[in-house]
Amino acid sequence: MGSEDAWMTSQLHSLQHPWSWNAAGLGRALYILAGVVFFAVVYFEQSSKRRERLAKLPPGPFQWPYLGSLPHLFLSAGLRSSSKLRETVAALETKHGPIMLLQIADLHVLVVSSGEFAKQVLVTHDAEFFFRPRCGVGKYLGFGSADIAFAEGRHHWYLRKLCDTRLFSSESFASNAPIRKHEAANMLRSLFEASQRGEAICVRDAVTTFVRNSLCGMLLGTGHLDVENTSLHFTKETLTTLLDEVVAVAGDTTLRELTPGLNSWGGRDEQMKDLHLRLTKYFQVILDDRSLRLETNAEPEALVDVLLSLDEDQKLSSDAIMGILLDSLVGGIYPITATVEWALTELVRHPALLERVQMEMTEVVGPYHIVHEAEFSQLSFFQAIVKETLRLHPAMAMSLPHMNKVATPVGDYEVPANTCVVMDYAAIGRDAKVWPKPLQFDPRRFVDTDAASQIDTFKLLPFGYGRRGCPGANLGVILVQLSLAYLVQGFDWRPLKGQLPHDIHVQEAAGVFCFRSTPLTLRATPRLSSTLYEI
Ligand code: HEM
Repeated sequence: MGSEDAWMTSQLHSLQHPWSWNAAGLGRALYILAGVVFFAVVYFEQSSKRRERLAKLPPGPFQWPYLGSLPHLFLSAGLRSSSKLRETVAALETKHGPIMLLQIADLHVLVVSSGEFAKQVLVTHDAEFFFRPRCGVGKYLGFGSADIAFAEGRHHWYLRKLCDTRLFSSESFASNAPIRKHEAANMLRSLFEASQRGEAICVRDAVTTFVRNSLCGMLLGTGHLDVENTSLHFTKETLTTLLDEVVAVAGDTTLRELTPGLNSWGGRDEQMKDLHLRLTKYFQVILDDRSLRLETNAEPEALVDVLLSLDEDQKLSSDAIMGILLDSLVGGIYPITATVEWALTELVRHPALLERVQMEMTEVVGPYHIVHEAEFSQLSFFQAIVKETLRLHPAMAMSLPHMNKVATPVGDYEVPANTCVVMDYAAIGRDAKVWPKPLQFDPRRFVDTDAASQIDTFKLLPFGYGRRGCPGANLGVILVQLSLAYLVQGFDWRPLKGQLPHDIHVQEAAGVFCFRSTPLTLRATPRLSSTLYEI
């Protein structure tokens, strides 16, 4: 090759080289560009899907990545205060509206505070929102979710059927009427004696004793009011102590309990495990005793006997029976007592209402006998007082948590799967769009027929609704009416010396059941002839 060829070759090389380099570079650049475009498309698609999904989520406070609304809740409620958590949630409802989504780490919590949205959850999508979140309360205090409140599926359906047909049926009410009448008369007599001694009356204690004895008599048999057993260290107070502990530990829901990862700290599970063992030991004594009685061919007398003598193919486990007993005692004693205490609180704050209901009692019942259950239907103002109390002071301000297993539409929103849903029953009863002057205790709203006829179920939900609605509602109402009727017919109620009616406060305590923050203590003066207080 001559020097010219060599020059040509080197020129060609110098021309070809950049070209071949450029071609490979361009290929690579195009490849990268395609990748970038692909990821951009995916990213935009994802984020528009996310925006679309977020647009469908119910409103709520700002959600931080992963932590969600936790920092916000933590700053206002702290990790360990259940009362502040409730206050914070109520304040957020006012800001974000009647359906609000909170996120606590990876847990979604939906708070529903209007009748309209509650109807969507409890009627339209009852089947989807019927589940309960898995939690220590269900595991230990719900006897492995074998009780009514934490059971799911067929087992829950079967227990609810038992409630309707056997436990809380009208036949069961009728056959148990003498037990509650006897206990109401006991309450009347002991209040009469205390009033004669000039003692101040703790209304909560008196009503708790009445409800506890009535329910224990009905559920466990009158012989089991107080299981005293020295070898097992059971005293007369053991049952009350156990039940109080259940209510305290179940109601102590704080941010720490709700936050995944933090909820195992603090020993709450250990406390519930220990309580579960003590409850099992207590109920086992009763089950053994009742089983022995039934084996000697005794007729079923109490509701626990009904549960123990079910046919072989319908038999319940001991866990299920103990769970039903615990649910009924806790689910009955505390909300009934809280309701009666609130009713009397409001009557003493409003002496004209107390006078009006006592006049009605005198007109309908007269002064010669203590009111009978059959007379309640004629006492329209008295009934209005009970309804107004359940509206303004529902004993369960918030529902137990419901949960959905699949994403579920509610109104225009989409509630993600596995969301914990709570209905704010107190907010529903105090909704200013539905109830004029909602914070005023005014039973007349239930007796003025025009307004009263427009009150539908979803304006007032003190017992919940649907598959998870309260199975003991009828029994609850009867026991509230019975104890309140005896109290207002039997006595004039006044604040303690030195107090005026409006010194009687209406502050609420935190917890599963919404009690007055302090027990109501009053002076009672008998209104009837002394012979009527004797039993
Ligand atoms: C004034 C009295 C009562 C009130 C205000 C009341 C209120 C409620 C409320 C609001 C619920 C929850 C509904 C929900 O989660 O959405 C409930 C559930 C329940 N209540 Fe009552 N209740 C009362 C009396 C009773 C009585 C007397 C019993 C039994 C003897 C009882 C047993 C239960 C049970 C077992 C559940 C759970 C139902 C389930 O999950 O299927 N309650 N109650």
